[in-house]
Amino acid sequence: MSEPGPLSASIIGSFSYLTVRDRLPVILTRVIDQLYRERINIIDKYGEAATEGCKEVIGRLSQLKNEIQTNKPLELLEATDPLSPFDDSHVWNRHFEEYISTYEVPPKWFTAPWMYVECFMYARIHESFYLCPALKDFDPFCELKQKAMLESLSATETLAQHVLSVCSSLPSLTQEQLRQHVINLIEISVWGNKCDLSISSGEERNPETDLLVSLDSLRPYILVNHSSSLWQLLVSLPEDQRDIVLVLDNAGFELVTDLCLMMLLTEAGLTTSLTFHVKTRPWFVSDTTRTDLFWTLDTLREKGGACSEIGNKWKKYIEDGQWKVCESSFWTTPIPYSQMSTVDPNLYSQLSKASLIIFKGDLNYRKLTGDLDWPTTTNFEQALRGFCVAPLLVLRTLKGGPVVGMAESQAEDLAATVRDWNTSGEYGVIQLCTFS
Ligand SMILES: O=P(O)(O)OC[C@H]1O[C@](O)(CO)[C@@H](O)[C@@H]1O
Ligand SMILES: [Mn+2]
Repeated sequence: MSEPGPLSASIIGSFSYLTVRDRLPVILTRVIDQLYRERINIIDKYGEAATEGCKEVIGRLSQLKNEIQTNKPLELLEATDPLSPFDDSHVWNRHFEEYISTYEVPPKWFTAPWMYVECFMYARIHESFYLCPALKDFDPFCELKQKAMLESLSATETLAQHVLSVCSSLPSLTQEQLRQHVINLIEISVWGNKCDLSISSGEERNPETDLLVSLDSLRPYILVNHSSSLWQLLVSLPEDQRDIVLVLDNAGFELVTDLCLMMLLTEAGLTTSLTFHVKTRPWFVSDTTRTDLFWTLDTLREKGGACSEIGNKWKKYIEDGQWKVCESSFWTTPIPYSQMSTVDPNLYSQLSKASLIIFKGDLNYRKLTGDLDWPTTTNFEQALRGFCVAPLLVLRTLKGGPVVGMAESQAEDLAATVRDWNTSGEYGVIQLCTFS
């Protein structure tokens, strides 16, 4: 079967079209407004040079917004800092040249692949700050991410109490009870993915106070559910092969749900080595950077109660080397994962050592499947297009982009009653591929 084409904003009324037309400009406007509103505090924190810096960045972002809204050809990234380990302008610009050689026209916001233009906007936002020496480390989404976390502290306390009590009862749990607890936390990690701020263009998306009580009623909303096969995989891993990699998505409550799940797997001995991948630049509004991860740990440790207990435990796992934190600029490029082995062989080789790789969220799912316009019944392994680096699991709520691996007529039956089932975030998947 020939592969479908990439999703793009060229189809008027499509979700990608509405994203580029409506949501991306709103995200840019929020950053511009924040820079203007907070310019005094920013100058206080980053020094006098930030006065000019704020003006420069506001100018660049306003121009970028205009380029998007008037469907201009994409501009090449200025070489930000060739000496920086995270400078990847050559990656974007190579993609740009390939596009021109294929289509003989420059890529435009409403015609180039959605994945490319959406990621490119965030690369341009980062570049706007990076080009100002005083503001090169400024995270325009930090305020939103921290506010979302602070407003999720009561849900976090409830979840922390639960996971601590499960961990303390581990010696007395039967295998079946443990299985149920692990599956519960996997489902909570899926629903934590609703708290993504790019879908809401930065509007708050705080969690319900106690997700635990809703799990039974939410389970029918998991459209592909491989949690049983996942459990079989976890319990069948030999003692010396329990390395798990978690490619994180959003900071805030989603990050808490992810680390709570990882804590249970760690305490239950289902994993002996955990590696988290964070982003190297501010990304899709709420994605987790190293700074976000450690700010979250510190905030929990200072909170008191069960929050402090889990914050201290997590900090100790990292200090003891049981949990490692990695970063790679690959995660903030537009490149589909099927090209990782050629584009970033070191990362590919590192991931190939894992017994299981867990990817969180929509964007990872889109990159795993190339953000192509796949029929929903496409076999998941086929949609991965050869990215079989290790057994992989995706935990995601559907906020846009491809969905594959569904049963015949499942999507059609759903669409007959729920119009926006694949963009509302109300549905999710727990999707495993073991390549066996
Ligand atoms: O944080 P997540 O789950 O990756 O969601 C981000 C994704 O959601 C969207 O906002 C809608 O799909 C995309 O623009 C982006 O790919
Ligand atoms: Mn995200």
